[in-house]
Amino acid sequence: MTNKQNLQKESYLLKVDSLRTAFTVNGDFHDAVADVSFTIKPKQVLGVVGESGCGKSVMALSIMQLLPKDIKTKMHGDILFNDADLSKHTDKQMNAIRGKDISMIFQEPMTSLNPVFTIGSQVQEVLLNHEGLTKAEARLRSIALLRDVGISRPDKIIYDYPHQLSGGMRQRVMIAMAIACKPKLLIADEPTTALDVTVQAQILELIQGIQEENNMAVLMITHDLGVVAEICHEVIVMYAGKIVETANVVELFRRPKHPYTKLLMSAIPKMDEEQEVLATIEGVVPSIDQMPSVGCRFVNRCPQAMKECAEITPELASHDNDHFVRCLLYKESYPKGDDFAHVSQQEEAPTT
Ligand SMILES: Nc1ncnc2c1ncn2[C@@H]1O[C@H](COP(=O)(O)OP(=O)(O)OP(=O)(O)O)[C@@H](O)[C@H]1O
Repeated sequence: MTNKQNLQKESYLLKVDSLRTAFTVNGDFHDAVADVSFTIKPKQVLGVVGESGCGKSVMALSIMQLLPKDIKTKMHGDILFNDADLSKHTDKQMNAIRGKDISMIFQEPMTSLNPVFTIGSQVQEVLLNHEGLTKAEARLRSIALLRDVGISRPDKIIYDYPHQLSGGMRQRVMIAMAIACKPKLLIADEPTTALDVTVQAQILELIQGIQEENNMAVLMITHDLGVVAEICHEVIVMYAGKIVETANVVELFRRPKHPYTKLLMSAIPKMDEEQEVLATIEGVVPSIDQMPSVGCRFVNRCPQAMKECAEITPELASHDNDHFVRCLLYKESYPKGDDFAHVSQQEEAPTT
């Protein structure tokens, strides 16, 4: 391998380039993910944030090559993991990678756990499939793994079935299975959403601890910017299948640019304010067959929308070092976003 190839390989672990994933609705293909590009470096925690229906899960399933088989799908773009293009891999090649080099955990652990097998046999199966251990070794390792993820009495729990455990414990088991082979990348799709608040915090802390200990990269999918602030290094904000803003976490929180990001931030509950009702963003994400074909996809909900926003499709453009935003407020030919205060003052959405 040449020096240049070596350098390129070291600079990212996963490189998603121009990913487009479409599903058929009433016989026609419609994009659920449109032209998404990003990289994850080794050990990096990349947050993907956006409301329900923005394409976060479809993007993750595209990376894992786990798109539903019962519906016609189309996928374009490159998904380079360690320089191999996953989009060109066969099922057999992907089976060797999933659970070993890339693992995924879901919001609902029962989607991964099989109700008819014991916890022990399911954790052991991952180790038997990928690590070539004997059954006795796999049993011991699975007990150690369950202990590592904070399950007490793991030597007893291995004989339990998933339904006998609480939601938080099932999530811990799923994390144990996901990290069993020390993957380089963990994709976590809303791993705490279904849990109550105290358990959410524990599971986040667990993922963060494992990430640091194992030097693992994490793609953290969430609709919760609080989660992003807690554990992510870089952030992608998605809206209606597209990346609308991306920056490192400090920059994004200090200087959010896209009106959608600003509204998401205004919906974060503040510790020092009594909020009886959580702020929500008015309106809904358009369904994939209702996306406007030109213009900004956020136009109908945007408090700063201009006439041009329905006519010109904005590009994802760079502003201030590695801060990218897809919004005409920041287009060269328009006044810079920060100079647009007169528009934002007149039309800014309520922030509570
Ligand atoms: N199997 C499918 N067939 C048709 N459309 C689909 C399918 N799966 C997802 N979609 C559509 O793709 C879009 C993106 O969905 P996706 O699940 O990726 O959103 P999300 O941001 O992950 O939301 P959530 O947080 O609710 O999972 C949505 O409009 C959704 O309805």
